[in-house]
Amino acid sequence: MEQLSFFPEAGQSKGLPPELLDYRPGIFSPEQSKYLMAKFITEMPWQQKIIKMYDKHLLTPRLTVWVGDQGTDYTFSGEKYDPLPWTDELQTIRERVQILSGINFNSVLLNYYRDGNDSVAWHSDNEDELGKHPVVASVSFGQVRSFDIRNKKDHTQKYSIKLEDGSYLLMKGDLQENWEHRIAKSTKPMKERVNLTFRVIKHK
Ligand SMILES: O=C(O)CCC(=O)C(=O)O
Ligand SMILES: [Fe+2]
Repeated sequence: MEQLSFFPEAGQSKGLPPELLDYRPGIFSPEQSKYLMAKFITEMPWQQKIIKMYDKHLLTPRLTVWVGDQGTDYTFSGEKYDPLPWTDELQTIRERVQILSGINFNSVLLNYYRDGNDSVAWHSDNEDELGKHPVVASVSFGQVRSFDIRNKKDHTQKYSIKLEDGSYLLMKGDLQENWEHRIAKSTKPMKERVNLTFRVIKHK
């Protein structure tokens, strides 16, 4: 892969709280992004998980895969995920994200949004396995989607970032404690998007 290239001036970071978010578009070129997204879509064993919401069992409105080092099993909405091994591509992206963030991530959740009907509802990544003040690095490929953030106590405090093809977003500080985020459904036609959220699972 070619050298890292950053275009911070092209970003939408203006106005975003720098203690919570670090957005960098173009960490992968359009060609690299296209190749990586197609490879993930065709080769990963995507699953549609069932989540418990109140008394109901619902299918997650997107497909997911959990990848990580040994021992990084993860319980999410009452469901246990066992990690699959790293692929060469995921390992390469992990290394790049580690250089940018200075953090050694041991796992990654892959999300596949097939169209505008796929989404992730308001949530925080605050599972016990992530410890206090988790740092999560998110890499996006394909369709640009809006990533919304709102303060848990004051919903008028909110931001929206368009996560571009080949971009990187670091979520840090108290973002997972005091804020929630989502990818809303869209009524506009949307193409495929793959997002990777790198995490540090604390070993028990
Ligand atoms: O798709 C995204 O950009 C966000 C995904 C997300 O919030 C998550 O995996 O926890
Ligand atoms: Fe999240």
